[in-house]
Amino acid sequence: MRTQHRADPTAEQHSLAAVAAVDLVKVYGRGDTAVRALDGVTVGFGRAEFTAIMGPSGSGKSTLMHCLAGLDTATSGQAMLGGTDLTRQGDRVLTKVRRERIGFVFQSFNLLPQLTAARNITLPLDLAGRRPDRALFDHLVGVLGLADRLGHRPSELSGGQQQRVALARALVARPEVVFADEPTGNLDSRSGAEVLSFLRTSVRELGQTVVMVTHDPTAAAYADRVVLLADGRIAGDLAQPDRATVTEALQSLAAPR
Ligand SMILES: Nc1ncnc2c1ncn2[C@@H]1O[C@H](COP(=O)(O)OP(=O)(O)OP(=O)(O)O)[C@@H](O)[C@H]1O
Repeated sequence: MRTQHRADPTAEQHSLAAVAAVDLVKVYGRGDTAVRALDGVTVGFGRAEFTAIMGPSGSGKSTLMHCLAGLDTATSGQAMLGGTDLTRQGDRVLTKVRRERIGFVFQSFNLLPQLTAARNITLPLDLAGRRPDRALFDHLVGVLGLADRLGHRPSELSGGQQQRVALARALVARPEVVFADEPTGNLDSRSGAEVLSFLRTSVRELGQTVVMVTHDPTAAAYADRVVLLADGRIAGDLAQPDRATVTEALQSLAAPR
């Protein structure tokens, strides 16, 4: 069987990880209405590894990703990006970290409608006052089949093309990690497969670290690893996941305990 359960990563592995949560807790609200969205999550995501985060609705997937990306503040614990603990940084530093060290791909593409595809791709670099690496830009545009779409605005592009622009935008700054939140959620299966194949290739060929939240076992099977969440805790860790194993693991989490 190809699947194996991993032991909890050690502290040493965390310091080697591109991204890590250490005893991360996130409580929304207070008193009787408080929700413990993350209940002491410790997990590391290795460099040049493609990890899918899965789990039932409300299990804390988005909260974990948002805390690790500096989009939300944890209640306690550490959210490490390389050697930086994001829980100790103020808004100004977090904005810079998000712009310069993290690439984002969202379900809803999140492109700026008034900008061309080319300007959307280079926007984070423009904001950071950095010049795009021309060779990487050309490589990404070529691989993603966007060369003849660079002058188009998002409204003139299909959903799949818009998501490919978002992928180029996420990767062109050579971020330490790409966080993808349901990147295929708004796409047909063919466009979705193109997006996932591209992410897979970027891990293999560019050494990109990718962390993706998904509900879809087919999407998760493109990853090197699936981390399962349930009730705000780590509930499983699958290496080299295939669709059937992922489906089975999700069903066992959803079953009444
Ligand atoms: N801003 C918020 N205020 C209060 N509770 C919240 C907030 N955001 C999330 N929660 C709660 O935290 C828990 C985890 O939510 P989260 O969105 O991280 O789960 P998820 O696994 O991403 O769910 P889904 O698969 O449905 O997107 C849920 O119980 C949710 O209702």
